[in-house]
Amino acid sequence: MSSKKRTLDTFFTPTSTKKAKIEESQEPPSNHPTYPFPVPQLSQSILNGLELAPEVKGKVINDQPDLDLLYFQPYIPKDISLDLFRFLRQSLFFYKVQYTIKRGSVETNITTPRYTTVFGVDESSQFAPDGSLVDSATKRPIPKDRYKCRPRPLPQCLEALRMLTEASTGETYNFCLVNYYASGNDSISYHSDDERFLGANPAIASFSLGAKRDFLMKHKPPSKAGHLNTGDVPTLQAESKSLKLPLGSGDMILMRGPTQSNWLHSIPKRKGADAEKGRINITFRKAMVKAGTENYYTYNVGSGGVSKWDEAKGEVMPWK
Ligand SMILES: O=C(O)CCC(=O)C(=O)O
Ligand SMILES: [Fe+2]
Repeated sequence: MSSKKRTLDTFFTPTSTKKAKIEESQEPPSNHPTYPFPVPQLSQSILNGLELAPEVKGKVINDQPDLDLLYFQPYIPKDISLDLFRFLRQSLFFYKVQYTIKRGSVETNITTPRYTTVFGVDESSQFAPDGSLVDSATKRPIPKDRYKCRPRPLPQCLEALRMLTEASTGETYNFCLVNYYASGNDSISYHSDDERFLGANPAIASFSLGAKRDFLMKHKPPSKAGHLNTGDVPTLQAESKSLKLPLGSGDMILMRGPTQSNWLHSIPKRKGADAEKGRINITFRKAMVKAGTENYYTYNVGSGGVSKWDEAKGEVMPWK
């Protein structure tokens, strides 16, 4: 320990780690007519760091009924994952999506309790090298009214991660959804990603960057029909224990096989240690049909304004 007296100054002068500038790439940013602003490319140091990924072999978790997970703890080396977290928070455009749900005759307004953004298009279309959308089968430009939304290609920074993920999971993905949890107050409630447009037994790769958050999983309640058939036999739900995975920065969890059709997952609100810090979640998925594209843009971009990280304020703010 140095005997040098700690003055008030040393407390208030930002340390180099705290305000370290995010290294910039020399390469031109990714841009597209559907982007509100261009997205910088990953710096060479992050790209170099990603070459070390996956840091460990994934651990299979399939010791419960209908569960098949591959858990990389971590996938991205911790220090690189924090650089990537700061880079993405600073570089991407985010949305606070509002929508209404109807239960019977009652309409409820919902504000998504986190920021979201999405890139990609389903298997029926693809982006040509010039950024335009073409039909996957004919390679001809798609009719202008094929989609109600305006699909966006993945920027280079997410494309690099998608390619790594494909190589280490043996699956292919055409969508990238991003969640930004600004604090422990942001959350996602219990759900499963078993939409029809993903096809049967979808593989979903899910990355955590930044603050540590618990990922909870529980088996879906057995269907009524199943209940009648099994009589007094204990239900699956009773047999399966719920899971709590403490996702740290750089971790990746692949959910596959029967997982989505039988299990629910959530990120509950949290208090304490990491509750003031932000977290980014990135999921890679594969949507088979047009309905998937429209659903993902409706619920992750919506029709409201764009928001962007404001470094001076230290929060995501409406962008104009
Ligand atoms: O943030 C997470 O880890 C989970 C996100 C999630 O389940 C989803 O976007 O469907
Ligand atoms: Fe999910």
